[in-house]
Amino acid sequence: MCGIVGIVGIHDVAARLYDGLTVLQHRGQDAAGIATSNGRQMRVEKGNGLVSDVFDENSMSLLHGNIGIAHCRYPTAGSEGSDEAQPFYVNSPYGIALAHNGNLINTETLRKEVFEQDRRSVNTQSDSEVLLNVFAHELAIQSELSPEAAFRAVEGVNKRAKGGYAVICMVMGLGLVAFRDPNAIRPLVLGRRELEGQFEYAVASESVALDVLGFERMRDIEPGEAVVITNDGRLLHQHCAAQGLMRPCIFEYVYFARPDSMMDNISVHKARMRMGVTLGEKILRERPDHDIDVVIPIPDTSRDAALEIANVLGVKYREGFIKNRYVGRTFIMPGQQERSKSVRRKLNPIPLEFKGRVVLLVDDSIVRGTTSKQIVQMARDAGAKKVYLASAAPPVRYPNIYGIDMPTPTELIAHDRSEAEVERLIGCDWLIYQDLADMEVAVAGPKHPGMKFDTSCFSGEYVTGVGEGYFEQLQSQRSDDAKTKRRA
Ligand SMILES: O=P(O)(O)OC[C@H]1O[C@H](OP(=O)(O)OP(=O)(O)O)[C@H](O)[C@@H]1O
Ligand SMILES: NC(=O)CC[C@H](N)C(=O)O
Ligand SMILES: [Mg+2]
Repeated sequence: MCGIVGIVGIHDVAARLYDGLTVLQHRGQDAAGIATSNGRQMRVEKGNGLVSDVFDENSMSLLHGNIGIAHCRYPTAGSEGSDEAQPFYVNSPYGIALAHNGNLINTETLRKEVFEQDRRSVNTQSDSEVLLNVFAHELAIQSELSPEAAFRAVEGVNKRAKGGYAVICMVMGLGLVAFRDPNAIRPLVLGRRELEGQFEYAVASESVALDVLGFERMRDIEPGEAVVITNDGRLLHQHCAAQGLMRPCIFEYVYFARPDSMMDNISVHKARMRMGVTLGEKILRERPDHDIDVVIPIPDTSRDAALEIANVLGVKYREGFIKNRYVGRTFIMPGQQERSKSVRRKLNPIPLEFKGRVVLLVDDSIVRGTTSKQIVQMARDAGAKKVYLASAAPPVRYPNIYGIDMPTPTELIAHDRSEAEVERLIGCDWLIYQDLADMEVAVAGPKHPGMKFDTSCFSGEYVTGVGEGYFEQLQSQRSDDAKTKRRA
């Protein structure tokens, strides 16, 4: 998953884009970039690493202008190389920079079309660079440069692109153009701020970026909708796709997003708490005579759910693992070796919370099983009498193809396995998963009853449909083995 943010301000925006990116860092740790424009010139600075590694005083001083976009990357396509860091730039028509969160599932068809029909060249393996060229072509065939022309261009993109995409483009001579795919799989939120009698606007993956930058959250961008914010601060919006089914990615609520974000009018924090309540109730139903002494979260993301499970069970909640705050999120690291090593470096037990106790460990999700296998052993080594494990999400059994890098079913611990088999592999005394239906109800909450989500990695149902051979092709390009070979 990547983080994107764009601002049309009254004064220079580079420093604020940098701050916005640091708040979205949990969405991508591999690369970061900022593009700004002062109306005459566009400048892009980007590279591999955390936001704080990529930018220094020198690079920031080059980013002039009151309009800009920024990106932090967690790759789902192409390579991890710095040439695939975003924003991408094309100089025709007008000069356009683009930041994309998501993943296209018809990239190869589009790549061919872009070259053969649109007569444009794409330099990298990135799906986002292909997307930029599709948008650029659709804008180039309009007869003028205007918000209406930009809306027609987005309509063209929505007809051709398939997959998950939340996009912010900066177009020289026009301003920002932001849009969300017809199923609204990837998140995008709009905010504004009054300054010197005018409005500044910002668009971001998560509302937390708006909060920190002092913008008030106005609303989420709707499925298939585009928003144009002109250089002179006018805000226009239009639906640019045939009515699609709204299916925001449920994994944002499970793991990806920060708990202090609101997404599609749902508080991520509250969604996680409700997942804890329903899972706690399931534990009570299935194991009414449980002997749990203490509930211990696996930091960070599971905390909200774990606290509620403890409340429902009526047992103590204890922080038994301390997280090294200087190690990033392990799940979004690119290779299995690095992910595996990081768990031990990142989490360390406090033995007195485990010694002689029956503990229920809680995680938000079990994907490859990297974390839970090691953590269960660490709890035993710390003296736990018995170790149970609860996952606030159901078993992850299918690839995610809309912007989360889990492309290979065989790398998922629950793929083609029963819960009992996963329990054995992880080595816990018993394992309990949330039910999918419960999770959907919990995330939707009382204010959005019946709301549906993209749950493909749990259910195997893909709202966009998937072309023949796509999964095989994805696996051959993006499995851990393929990535290791490419890096070598
Ligand atoms: O089964 P796995 O493949 O290990 O993936 C699932 C784990 O990875 C994530 O943690 P991560 O360390 O990325 O981030 P967090 O600190 O936000 O929990 C998630 O919260 C689970 O703990
Ligand atoms: N996680 C994402 O949103 C990735 C964006 C894009 N597909 C890339 O690989 O750069
Ligand atoms: Mg975790």
